[in-house]
Amino acid sequence: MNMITKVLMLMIFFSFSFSFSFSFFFFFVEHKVIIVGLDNAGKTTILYQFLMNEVVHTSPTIGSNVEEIVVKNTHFLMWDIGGQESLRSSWNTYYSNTEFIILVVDSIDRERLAITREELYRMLAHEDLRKAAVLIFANKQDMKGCMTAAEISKYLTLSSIKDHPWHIQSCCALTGEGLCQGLEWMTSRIGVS
Ligand SMILES: Nc1nc2c(ncn2[C@@H]2O[C@H](COP(=O)(O)OP(=O)(O)OP(=O)(O)O)[C@@H](O)[C@H]2O)c(=O)[nH]1
Ligand SMILES: [Mg+2]
Repeated sequence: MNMITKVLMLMIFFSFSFSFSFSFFFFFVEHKVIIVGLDNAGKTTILYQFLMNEVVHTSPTIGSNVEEIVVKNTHFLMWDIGGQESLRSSWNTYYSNTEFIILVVDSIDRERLAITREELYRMLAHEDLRKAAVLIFANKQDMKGCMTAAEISKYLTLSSIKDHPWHIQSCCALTGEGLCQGLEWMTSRIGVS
């Protein structure tokens, strides 16, 4: 074997092992997601729809639930955090290394949309979430008289958010409608800086 053949074989070997470890890394990398929103918004129902494609019986979350959700080889580690007023001050203990915030809004709960708005902007100003992208689920679209995603978007002045990528998606956690579209937006953001 002459020198050129040896060098060529070495180059092929290294390029194969590099691309293998590269894909290995991306296959196992986990993207941290926090699911937040006021109590009764439907966060836990959404988490278990993602996991099992079914509606589970829920009770108010004290603390959090965590599950791994895999979408088209993308691994998300999703933290569903209790939304009761007394628990909101501890949301920030979950923020470090978060890549995605899923904010769940109860679209029938007009009275408390102002509180959701306050919580949203408090999160966006937090240093640990400065790189996070935000998916807003306008949940409970099956309820008569609910707000549309456009109304919620306007009230939350989402168009003014320039320093975080965001997307609003209407959904119904009971039927699962709209949830896949939300996940697709998240996977489409991966690798985009
Ligand atoms: N009609 C309707 N009800 C829903 C929908 N999603 C969730 N619910 C109901 O809303 C209630 C609260 O749902 P959860 O998922 O427990 O709410 P949560 O946001 O986790 O609440 P906390 O854990 O207290 O923060 C439950 O009775 C759900 O069945 C929906 O899309 N439509
Ligand atoms: Mg819950």
